[in-house]
Parts: sequence; C-alpha cells; structure tokens
Amino acid sequence: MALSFNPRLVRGVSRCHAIVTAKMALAASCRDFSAAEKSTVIVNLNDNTGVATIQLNRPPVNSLNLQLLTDIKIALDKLQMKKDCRGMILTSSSPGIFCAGLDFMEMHNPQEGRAREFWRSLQEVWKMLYGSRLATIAAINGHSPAGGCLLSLTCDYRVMAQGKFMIGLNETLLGMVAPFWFQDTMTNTIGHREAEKALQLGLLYSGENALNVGLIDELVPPEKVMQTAQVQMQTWLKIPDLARRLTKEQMRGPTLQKFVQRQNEDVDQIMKFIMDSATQRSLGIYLNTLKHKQLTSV
Ligand SMILES: CCCCCCCC/C=C\C/C=C/C(=O)SCCNC(=O)CCNC(=O)[C@H](O)C(C)(C)COP(=O)(O)OP(=O)(O)OC[C@H]1O[C@@H](n2cnc3c(N)ncnc32)[C@H](O)[C@@H]1OP(=O)(O)O
Repeated sequence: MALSFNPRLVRGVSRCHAIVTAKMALAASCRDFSAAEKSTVIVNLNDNTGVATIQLNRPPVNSLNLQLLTDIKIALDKLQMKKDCRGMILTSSSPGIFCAGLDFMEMHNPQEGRAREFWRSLQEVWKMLYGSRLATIAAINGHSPAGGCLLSLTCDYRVMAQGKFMIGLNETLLGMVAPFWFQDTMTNTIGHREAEKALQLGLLYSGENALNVGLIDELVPPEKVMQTAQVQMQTWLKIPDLARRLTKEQMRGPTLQKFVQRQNEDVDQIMKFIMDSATQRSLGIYLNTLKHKQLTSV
C-alpha cells in the first residue's frame, strides 16, 4: 500500500526525536525536580508555597512521544512523593503551543512493541494525572489539540491564553476514534450533549467557545496565564488537603475504576486499530492536510 508522507513531518523526525536539554533557571526558593539532566520537562517546586510547575519542553510543539510521556511520569512520581508538594501547574515552555497531542511519528507505521509501550505510557500518565492527590491547574498558553486537550482535562482547573489558539479532541478529523477514557474525561468536563457533538465532529474550539461550553475555566491575556493559574491555585490550597483530595477521589473514582477494568482491552483495541492499513491511510491523508494548514476552530 502506498502511504502518503508529509515531507515537513519527515524532516521533523530527527528534531522531534532529539533529546531536548532543559535549561534550568531556578529562583532561590525553587528546587529543580526535573526527571534527568536531559529532560523534556522542566520541573520546579516552590518550597514556600508547595506549588510545583511542570513545563512541557519538547519544541517545537511538545508532541507527546515516549520520552516526553516518560519524563512527565517520572516528574509526577517525584512530586507526589514530596509531602510538602500540594499543587502542580502544568504548562509549556513554548508560548503559543501548549501541546500538539500525540506525536505522529509514534503512530505512523509504528513497530508493534514500541507502539504498545507508548500507549501504556499514555495510559499511565493519564491515570496518574487524573487521580493525582495534588491540586492541578493547566496553564494552557497555546494550542491544545487532541492529546494536548486530554492532558489539560486531567487537571482540576484550566486557564487558557486569549488569541487564535485551539483546544479540543479532534480525533475524528484524523479518521480516529478517541478512546473511551478520552471521551469520559471530556464528558465529565462539558457534559454529555456537548461532548457528543465535540467528539463526533472533532471540534476544535476557540478560547471563547471553549469558555462558553466549560472546556476551560478562564480565558486571559497570554502574559497573565501563569499568574492567573498561581492565584487560582491559592484558592484550591485554602481547602484542607484531605477533604479536597477525598472529594476528588469520589468524583473521579468511577471513571478511574472503569478505566482500570478495561485498560488491557484498550491496549489491544488500539494496537488492532493502529496496525490496520486503512488507519494508516487516513493518517497519511491527515498529515497532508496538516501540511496545508487546513485546521480551523469553531
Ligand atoms: C502507537 C500507538 C498510538 C496509536 C494511536 C491510535 C489512535 C488513538 C486515537 C486517538 C488518540 C489520538 C490523539 C492525538 O493526540 S493525535 C495528534 C493530533 N494532533 C493534531 O491534530 C495537531 C497537529 N498539529 C497542528 O495542528 C499544528 O502543528 C499546531 C496547531 C499544533 C501548531 O501549528 P504551528 O505553530 O503552525 O506549527 P506547525 O504546524 O508548523 O508545526 C511545527 C512542526 O511540528 C510538527 N508537528 C505538529 N504537530 C505534530 C504532532 N502531533 N506530532 C509530530 N509532529 C508534529 C509539524 O509537522 C511541523 O514540523 P516541521 O514542518 O518539520 O517543522
């Protein structure tokens, strides 16, 4: 079968797979918790406030490859083990792009072993973030399609930058079906009716429309995104941790339990889907539309 390759994407492979060296500029009261010297995330913990920041740091678009997922998981593990860490703000080191979703290079003609590992890592990161004991806020400082939107939806609160940025689960536009746990996370946030439309049509929302449907909680000028997230975090941290955490567990528990029961089945289904030639054909077509910039928001 002839596959349609996007030359710009193919050119981007070496860059996408290159390990990005994080540059750490630490304030006096902040400690570096990055996963390793060469990491695709920058992690700081402020000892005074107990609030950590995880910055996705995989230019140009923070697409989620195996390494980025692994680094997020290691960072979260470390932070959650720190008793004095109570909150986490998830953002991007590249203003204009929060996260472009799953890395196409992990999906396009993958090796099955690597693809399984990749999908299990994504599942693990989702499970950790969705069930995190920390108060979590997404500071969405740019585009946030598909897997990027999913990451932000795992947080307790979302602040997004004003501008021409898009957010949503656009999987159907790629000829893909958002897995049930993507769908559940979306439905839990915006309700069943809106999620039905959003998911079937693969809607990418403008900031204003995302605010209207409740996909985000605040829309602010780009330079105010972090500050707004930090102020909002104080509200969440005024609540006694145990009460807030148990409430979160009760609210999210059923979704997490359903996920755990079907986690292995989900991997098998995804593998069947991604190794199928029709899927790869649709993906190739989508990669070409990406090249010609045909994505638009509602
Ligand atoms: C292996 C197991 C996995 C199987 C999965 C099975 C299916 C499961 C079903 C659904 C889950 C899927 C979830 C997803 O997240 S799929 C990814 C969806 N993402 C998108 O549709 C976003 C695509 N990107 C864009 O729309 C734009 O790039 C942008 C709006 C984010 C940013 O625009 P702009 O600033 O103009 O930048 P460019 O478009 O010029 O991009 C720069 C550079 O980056 C490359 N790139 C963009 N997105 C990705 C990506 N997701 N993965 C890899 N590379 C990406 C782009 O091609 C450019 O490269 P360059 O030309 O070489 O510079």
